[in-house]
Amino acid sequence: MRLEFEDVSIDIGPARIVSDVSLRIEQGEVVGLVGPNGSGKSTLLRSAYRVLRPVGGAALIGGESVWDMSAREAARRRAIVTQHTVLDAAFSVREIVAMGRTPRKGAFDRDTEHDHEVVERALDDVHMSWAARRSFATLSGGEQQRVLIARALAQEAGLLILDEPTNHLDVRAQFEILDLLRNLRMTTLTALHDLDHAVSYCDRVAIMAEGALVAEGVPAEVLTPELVHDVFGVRAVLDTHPITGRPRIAVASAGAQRTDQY
Ligand SMILES: Nc1ncnc2c1ncn2[C@@H]1O[C@H](COP(=O)(O)OP(=O)(O)OP(=O)(O)O)[C@@H](O)[C@H]1O
Repeated sequence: MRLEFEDVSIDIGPARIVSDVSLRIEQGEVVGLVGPNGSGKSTLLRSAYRVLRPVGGAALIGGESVWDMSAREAARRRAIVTQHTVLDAAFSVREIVAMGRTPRKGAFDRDTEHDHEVVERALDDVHMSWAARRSFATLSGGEQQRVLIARALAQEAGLLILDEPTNHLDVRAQFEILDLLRNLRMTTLTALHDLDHAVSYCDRVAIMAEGALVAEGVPAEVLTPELVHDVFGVRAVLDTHPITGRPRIAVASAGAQRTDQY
């Protein structure tokens, strides 16, 4: 399921928060959305969630504007994992994942065998089957994040949109989430703060600054030291990761120099 932002502009109150952003995420691509705090990443994503209506342009999923389809149809086409998901602590992990089936069912439909299969498969995909009966509230932050991704997978939507999925996770949990996202091979747009995650896990990266898209392309080609300095105000060096052999980016403060003393 393809996602396109066509000349999207978004105002909040009197302020223009996103200006004329055009970006296309092709079927099966994993695209990272990066940019400094307040650059408009979440706001742009909200236009694809069908939460914020652009004042200009449109977010299209499968070639159709999300505002020209029902909320239910939008939920069939794209699944969302946001930063601040508030869930009733009383629900079990399996119940939370089963909520992902809602857009596919009528109000009074009972769960089918297929629903059960999809939920179990989603739990298995994120390696959380062992916790199916646990209360969601008792899980660690990383485990909760995996369950929220499982809920998104249970929607069987063709497109996954995530806002900072590695936030608050320890280093191992971060890699588990990123490996999972890569291995799903779904059309994926994810806001990321860690430039190294964008470089090593994304097919393409889109860089926002002050509400505008300033660059997009293959991460190791686009995230040049000059661009990273201009957009983020830090020094950057791209090289090869000594363990994975993939590109990596090392960053330091703008004034940083090599020194043997600290
Ligand atoms: N409801 C709102 N009312 C007023 N201003 C808002 C609102 N939502 C967002 N903004 C402003 O819009 C700008 C962009 O915010 P947004 O959350 O999209 O940035 P971001 O790139 O996702 O930032 P971060 O990396 O900090 O999550 C910020 O200056 C923010 O203060």
